[in-house]
Amino acid sequence: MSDFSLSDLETIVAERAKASPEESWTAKLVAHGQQKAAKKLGEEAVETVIAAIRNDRQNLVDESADLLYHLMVVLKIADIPLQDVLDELARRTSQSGLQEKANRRDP
Ligand SMILES: N=c1c2ncn([C@@H]3O[C@H](COP(=O)(O)OP(=O)(O)OP(=O)(O)O)[C@@H](O)[C@H]3O)c2ncn1[C@@H]1O[C@H](COP(=O)(O)O)[C@@H](O)[C@H]1O
Repeated sequence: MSDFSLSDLETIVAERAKASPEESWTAKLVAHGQQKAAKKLGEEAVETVIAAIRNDRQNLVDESADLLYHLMVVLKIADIPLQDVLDELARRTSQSGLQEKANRRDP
């Protein structure tokens, strides 16, 4: 088992975003802009859903990796640090998901 973390992936994405689009998929996505990157994220999300429904364990691992990678690229383009997402998750640990849903004020 590796000790690779999402934080390591964030560092790699930030570094590769500066490379030439001819030599890096990350740089290519960043050069195309948020619309293309978000579209790829959506495709990977759908592929992850399909793998989950099919109960295809290996494919679910592979598609989840694609999904997390493309999420990191979308966050990079939006200039949102991973820590902001982790802070939001940490904030949510103070109550259960069901509690949060019940307390939600719909517009
Ligand atoms: N984790 C990933 C990662 N996961 C998926 N992908 C790429 O995401 C792309 C999307 O896969 P698809 O099959 O959907 O692509 P496609 O069909 O060719 O896409 P289209 O051109 O049709 O839109 C593929 O080119 C994958 O190689 C990734 N590319 C990069 N990384 C990480 O980023 C690092 C830097 O990569 P480069 O930026 O390419 O140097 C790598 O060392 C990895 O750590």
